[in-house]
Amino acid sequence: MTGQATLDRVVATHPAAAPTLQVDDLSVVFHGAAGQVIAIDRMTLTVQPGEFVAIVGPSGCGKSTLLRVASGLAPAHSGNIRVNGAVVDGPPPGVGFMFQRDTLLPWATVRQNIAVGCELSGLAPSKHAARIDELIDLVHLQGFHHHYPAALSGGMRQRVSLARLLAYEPDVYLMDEPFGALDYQTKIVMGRELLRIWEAHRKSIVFVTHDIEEAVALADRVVVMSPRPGRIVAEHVIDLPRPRDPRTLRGDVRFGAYCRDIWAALAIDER
Ligand SMILES: Nc1ncnc2c1ncn2[C@@H]1O[C@H](COP(=O)(O)OP(=O)(O)OP(=O)(O)O)[C@@H](O)[C@H]1O
Repeated sequence: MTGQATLDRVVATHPAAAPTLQVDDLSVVFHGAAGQVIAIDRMTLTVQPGEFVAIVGPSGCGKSTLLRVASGLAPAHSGNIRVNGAVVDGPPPGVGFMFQRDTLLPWATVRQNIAVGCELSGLAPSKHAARIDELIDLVHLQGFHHHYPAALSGGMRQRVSLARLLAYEPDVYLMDEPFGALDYQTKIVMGRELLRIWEAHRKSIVFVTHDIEEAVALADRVVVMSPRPGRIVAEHVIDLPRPRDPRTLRGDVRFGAYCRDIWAALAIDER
């Protein structure tokens, strides 16, 4: 499939809604010992309320940089990112993160870690205990309330991270390979859990992954980036029915076709 044919498949979604996240002609340039590095080159992307967007692309194409700019941790060289209409120029309200490695407080229990999210959300302290109970049930960690992170498996720690993120109640979730360090089986289970929770709450998610199957199984739309400097070379709307179960989707003929198309799009600039 040609690059143009792939781009021709782009279908706009939810055109009438005000975007949660708007990336406008964004370029990001780093100046290091090796000279100037253009990490992102004039990227434009819109994420609508409640939309689940996955971003795939070769290593070093600027995926994490995009999330860092969206979170106010790195500056734009030109262009900008807006969250709920406001240009990001520092950590914006309403944005939550989850990374490949959990960032739990090692000296705090599961409950205490989730409480951090409750505090950030501004929830009244008198309501924390009930909310934490609810979230622990939601991520299926009943019985582990008073465990410390060191006593949990990688998948369980990521469940706590997810619960903490949910406690914060952001409008947009920036997820940078959140299940990338997990074994295959746990990764599939976590994807299913994320979908179950997202389908109940419908917040916007930007989900970076190297795993094309994971992107297709989870997202409404998969954005494909070029090798550095990162540009968008294709967008694929994933028109698979919801609710989805990532365990069974892999046998679906359309699922396989989406994966093949995205593989082809990724190869555009690699020939
Ligand atoms: N602080 C920095 N200083 C200099 N160069 C940087 C900095 N941060 C990122 N880069 C460069 O910018 C480019 C994009 O990096 P980034 O981490 O965003 O890529 P990525 O797509 O997330 O990669 P991966 O998939 O391997 O995680 C890379 O070439 C990287 O070396």
